Amino acid sequence: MNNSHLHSTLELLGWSDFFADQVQPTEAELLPRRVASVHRARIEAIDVTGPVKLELPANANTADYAVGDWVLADPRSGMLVNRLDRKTVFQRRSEGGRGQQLVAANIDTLLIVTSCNADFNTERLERYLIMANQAGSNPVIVLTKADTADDVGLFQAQAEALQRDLPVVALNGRSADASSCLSPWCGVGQTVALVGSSGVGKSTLVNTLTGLGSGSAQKTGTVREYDAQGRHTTTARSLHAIPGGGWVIDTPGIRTLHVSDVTDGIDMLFSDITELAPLCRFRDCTHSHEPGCLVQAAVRSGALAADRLERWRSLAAENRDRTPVISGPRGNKIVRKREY
Ligand SMILES: Nc1nc2c(ncn2[C@@H]2O[C@H](COP(=O)(O)OP(=O)(O)OP(=O)(O)O)[C@@H](O)[C@H]2O)c(=O)[nH]1
Ligand SMILES: [Zn+2]
Repeated sequence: MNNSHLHSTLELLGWSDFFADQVQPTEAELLPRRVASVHRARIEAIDVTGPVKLELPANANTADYAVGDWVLADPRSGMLVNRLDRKTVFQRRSEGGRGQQLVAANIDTLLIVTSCNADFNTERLERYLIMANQAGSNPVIVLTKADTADDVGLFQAQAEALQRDLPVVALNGRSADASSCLSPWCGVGQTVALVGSSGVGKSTLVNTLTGLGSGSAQKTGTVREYDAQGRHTTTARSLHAIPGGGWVIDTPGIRTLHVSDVTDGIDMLFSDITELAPLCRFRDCTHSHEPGCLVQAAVRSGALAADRLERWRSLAAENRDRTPVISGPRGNKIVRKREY
């Protein structure tokens, strides 16, 4: 088989050098496949031909795989052999608070959806931004229902102020134009995912993006299916093709927005604050009362909004409280490192 041809077509599915470089010479015979949906007992995958069967080894736990993952499969048996490292990964604290649950992987852009009405909430958007930053995906704020708002510019300006260089798009999710508004992030091989509260128009947008139309049976949000015992299982997220060449993952799994173990994500959101911190007189400055505090100086000069500093403070504190610490060999506290 001509490998270079195989790889150029795989790029349509989001394959890139990042993944190709991980394939060992001994694995050259194996076939790359992308995980399209994860169920309790099986995983659906796609390759350039469309849906393909993926057999799981007897000891495999489907919870170790996420929609968007790249895996290598045996060409004869279709058996999953190896999962490739992830470029980006979304996880959430699982019910009961123990361990992390995978939500989706290898998402290039997170579309954070809110509407131009009472749903618009700075603090909630900040939590989504932290999540995107932490996962390594580029966030984009999507303001839906722009057709119903009197002053879209007001929402737009508030959203843009949340993070440096944050793209903000206002649109009507029911109009076909919405696809062209989002096309910069939905090109060939690009993967996007949508998050946002119920009712903001995520399903509408997925339908518009995928060209399925609002009358279609395609209902994202809560995809349910029955397992063999007839129990309700929320299977959630799957990968849908966008006609322009990209992929969209609907992610109803992202609901609770506790911040925990997301220091990098917070630092990126509040880069205006975190960049000043090293310039404060004291290395452990809390930016509240210390002399020589550049952050407080920025508030005084009007360069930094006082309520923004307050939100940074409370999010950072919540993150500290919720981040698990493991005791090191000599009782040193070790903050758990990010694992992909
Ligand atoms: N006017 C207008 N209505 C919209 C727009 N986007 C969505 N809607 C409407 O808002 C309602 C909710 O949209 P959904 O797409 O179901 O919202 P959702 O975010 O998927 O909600 P969940 O499935 O509960 O998560 C529907 O009646 C849509 O037709 C928009 O841009 N403009
Ligand atoms: Zn300071």
